[in-house]
Amino acid sequence: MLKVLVSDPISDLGIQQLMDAEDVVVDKKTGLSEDELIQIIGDYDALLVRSQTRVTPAIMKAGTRLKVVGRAGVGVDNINLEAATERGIIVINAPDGNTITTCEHTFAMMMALARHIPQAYAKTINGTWDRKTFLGVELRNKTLGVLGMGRIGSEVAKRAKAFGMNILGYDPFLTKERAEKMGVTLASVDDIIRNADFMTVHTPLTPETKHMIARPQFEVMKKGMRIINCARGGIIDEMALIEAIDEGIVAGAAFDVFESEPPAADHPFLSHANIIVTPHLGASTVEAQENVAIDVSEQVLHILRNEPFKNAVNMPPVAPSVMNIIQPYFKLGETLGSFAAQMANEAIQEIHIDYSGDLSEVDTQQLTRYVLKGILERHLGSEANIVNSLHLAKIREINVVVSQAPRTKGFTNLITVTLKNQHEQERRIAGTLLAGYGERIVRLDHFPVDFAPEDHQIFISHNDKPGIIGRVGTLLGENDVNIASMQVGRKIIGGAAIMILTVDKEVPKEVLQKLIELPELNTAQEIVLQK
Ligand SMILES: NC(=O)C1=CN([C@@H]2O[C@H](COP(=O)(O)OP(=O)(O)OC[C@H]3O[C@@H](n4cnc5c(N)ncnc54)[C@H](O)[C@@H]3O)[C@@H](O)[C@H]2O)C=CC1
Ligand SMILES: O=C(O)C(=O)COP(=O)(O)O
Repeated sequence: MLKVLVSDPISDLGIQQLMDAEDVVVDKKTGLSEDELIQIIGDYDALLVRSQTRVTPAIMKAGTRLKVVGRAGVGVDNINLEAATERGIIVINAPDGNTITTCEHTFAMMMALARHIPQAYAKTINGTWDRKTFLGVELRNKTLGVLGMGRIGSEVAKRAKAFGMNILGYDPFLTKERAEKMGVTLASVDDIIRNADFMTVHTPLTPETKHMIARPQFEVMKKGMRIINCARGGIIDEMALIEAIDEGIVAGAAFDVFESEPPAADHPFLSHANIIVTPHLGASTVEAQENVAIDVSEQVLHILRNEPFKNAVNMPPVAPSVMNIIQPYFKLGETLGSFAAQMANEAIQEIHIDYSGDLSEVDTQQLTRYVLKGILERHLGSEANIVNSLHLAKIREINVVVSQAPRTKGFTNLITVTLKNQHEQERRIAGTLLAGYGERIVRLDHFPVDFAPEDHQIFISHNDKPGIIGRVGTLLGENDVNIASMQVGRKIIGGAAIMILTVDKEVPKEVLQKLIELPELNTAQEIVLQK
């Protein structure tokens, strides 16, 4: 049974499909401390979180069965991605489900800020009818600066246009053309700081965005600006903001997020007349919570069932058009890697992967991960997977060289894997995917061959002499090893040759030893593949 732990409040309706799955057990245990999580995480294959659970390296270490951490939302700053990648744990998020909800919350905050709604409400319910203090401002004809024009920032800009605002947008990925299409003026951070009446941030928190609005920016800021942060605490320096409000530079601020959550009881934002706050409610609507939980549950199920999945955060995204081309080769890539690693007896120093034909013009990085997984699994077992295979090769100082060439020596597609050891000795294997026939191995070292990889093979190198094939067949027969198929490869008559025998079951070590002792036979090794 696959076990999933849900450690933050996540919509029941959204995770229904996980709960309905016959091969999955879902446990909901929210509000656990790190120690409590460490105690139990070893039982689970998947962990589902929102922003409260901090998924630390220690939790990942204790999660010996953990294959995936699913974030029902966008931000993954509560998940240690480095530790996840090192341990081969896939981290996925649900990036689309809460965009509109968070955008609407940003707008609610902007309007509440412009019209002092929370402050006016508090006074009114306390019995004071105060119509003088809360003189607001209109949004119409004001300039809104949007820092971060991704999913949420773009939706905010769209709505701001309907309010008659002029929009300045900044995002390292925003082009002039796209900005124009959205009716946004492409601007720099400096333009926004000097010219906006309202400014809203919608970036992730990264070393680059941390405190991107701090004392130096406040010093040159347009007087009277109002600032909204519904993205991440820390993008705007909280203490510098307080100073800027007190100095009359900033007119007010609306924050949904804090540098540390929840903020301390004496946090200056909580008692400042010009700052309004909500407790990280950006994504908290019925609709968004259902959306993100459905999205993340779907992908977690795919991962647990070894099916293709999307939205992995610790692997680069692959465009669907590219995925369609490379996905059929994943199994072949892994098989070639595994076969090659078993051919190589010594420590591998360099891995060359050559993609040709159909695979020569697409981004094959995802496929390379499968080849490397196949190679590294030989010594690392299940520790190696497609999330960490590149990383594992790197920390073992294995040089991975990938090349692509349209030439295919007659095949429509070809993957060639060459392993080099420290003495520059090479082992090589090439395989192709043949329409109607599936995977075929077409080259071993410098011998052309043609066979379908199966669970058990015996790979023999010998001298091309009459009678040797018969002797091998007899010996295996006498030892109850049934031969399903046989391939022989040689370059010249009487020269070095190879034999690939597909057999029905595991070959006992002593039988391999007897094979090696046959005259004219140089090596015999079993190649085991997981088909
Ligand atoms: N308050 C809440 O409950 C919620 C907060 N969020 C947060 O909102 C933020 C935005 O989310 P999405 O729009 O979905 O993400 P997104 O990934 O679609 O957009 C983020 C944008 O920020 C841009 N960016 C990165 N570095 C930048 C920089 N130095 N300057 C300007 N732009 C930069 C990126 O290029 C990207 O376009 C994230 O931090 C996310 O965690 C998201 C949902 C709910
Ligand atoms: O999706 C995000 O990035 C959020 O910040 C939402 O956080 P939450 O799931 O509400 O804890």
